[in-house]
Amino acid sequence: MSARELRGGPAADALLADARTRLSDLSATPHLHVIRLGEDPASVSYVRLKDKKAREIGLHSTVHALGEETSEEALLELIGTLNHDEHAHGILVQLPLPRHVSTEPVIAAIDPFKDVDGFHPSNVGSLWSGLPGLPPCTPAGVMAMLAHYGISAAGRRAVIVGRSNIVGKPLAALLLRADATVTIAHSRTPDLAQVTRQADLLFAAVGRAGLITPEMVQEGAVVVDVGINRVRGPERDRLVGDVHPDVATVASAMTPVPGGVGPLTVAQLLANTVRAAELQHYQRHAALRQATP
Ligand SMILES: Nc1nc(=O)c2c([nH]1)NC[C@@H]1CN(c3ccc(C(=O)N[C@@H](CCC(=O)O)C(=O)O)cc3)C=[N+]21
Repeated sequence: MSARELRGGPAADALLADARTRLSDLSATPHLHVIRLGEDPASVSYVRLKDKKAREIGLHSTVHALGEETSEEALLELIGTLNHDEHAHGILVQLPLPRHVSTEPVIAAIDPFKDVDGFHPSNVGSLWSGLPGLPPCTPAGVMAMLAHYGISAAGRRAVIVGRSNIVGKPLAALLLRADATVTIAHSRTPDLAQVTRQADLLFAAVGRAGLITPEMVQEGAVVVDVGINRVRGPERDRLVGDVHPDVATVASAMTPVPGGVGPLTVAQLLANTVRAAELQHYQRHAALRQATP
């Protein structure tokens, strides 16, 4: 058997088309602010991609490229300014941050209504409680991918390998909401292969090239590869996922890397920016109604 390839491009285009139609109902063009500290090549390239795609669908986009030495205090001050700027609808602080800046207080400082990454504790709580909020981009992008290709999670066994706050844990919340039976496995899980072989839907989000091999996968399973690993090629570095290419002989469907989940992460970020602008629009109207006797 050779797995059907679940390409991210068409699914991302569908997400973006929907976001675009919602733009016309807004009184102002949503404005995304991306903050980057330092010149880490991967961060520079991801931020450039987000900025380019945002402009392509007609959003305003500003990149704040700050020095590696920027203090946590200065970063918090910029976030405070953007929180109060009614023309700034989305705020994203590119991770990882330099070592002298702690991630948690920075994320907590972002107005939850502008937190287009969905990382603020208030959005994390909303996600697990099923309340409205902004979902994290990669897990929401994965769910959009499944929906686009007509793959339902309801009543199926989902196994996620990886327990990060940005992928594994929030993906579990979304799959649970979609009525899957969810298992999260990780580096301390004994006999990982025995666990992953139970999966109808298998998600790899660890960051170890080729970790998932064919004998770890049930015949006919759907395999979603969220890993992005840079490995040395003969000429230049190339991107590979957490799933070994031979898994395609066992799986019924599988996402490629690159060209799989990656494009959906960016599309979901822009969908979240439009959503954030909508939330702020309603929020302002509600405040006006309250202020009117
Ligand atoms: N605050 C924050 N939010 C993020 O969402 C965030 C972050 N920090 N830090 C880094 C990770 C990584 N990330 C990706 C975005 C796009 C692709 C993507 O489009 N990848 C393409 C390939 C791009 C290439 O060739 O480099 C693909 O997989 O086909 C991948 C990874 C967002 N991140």
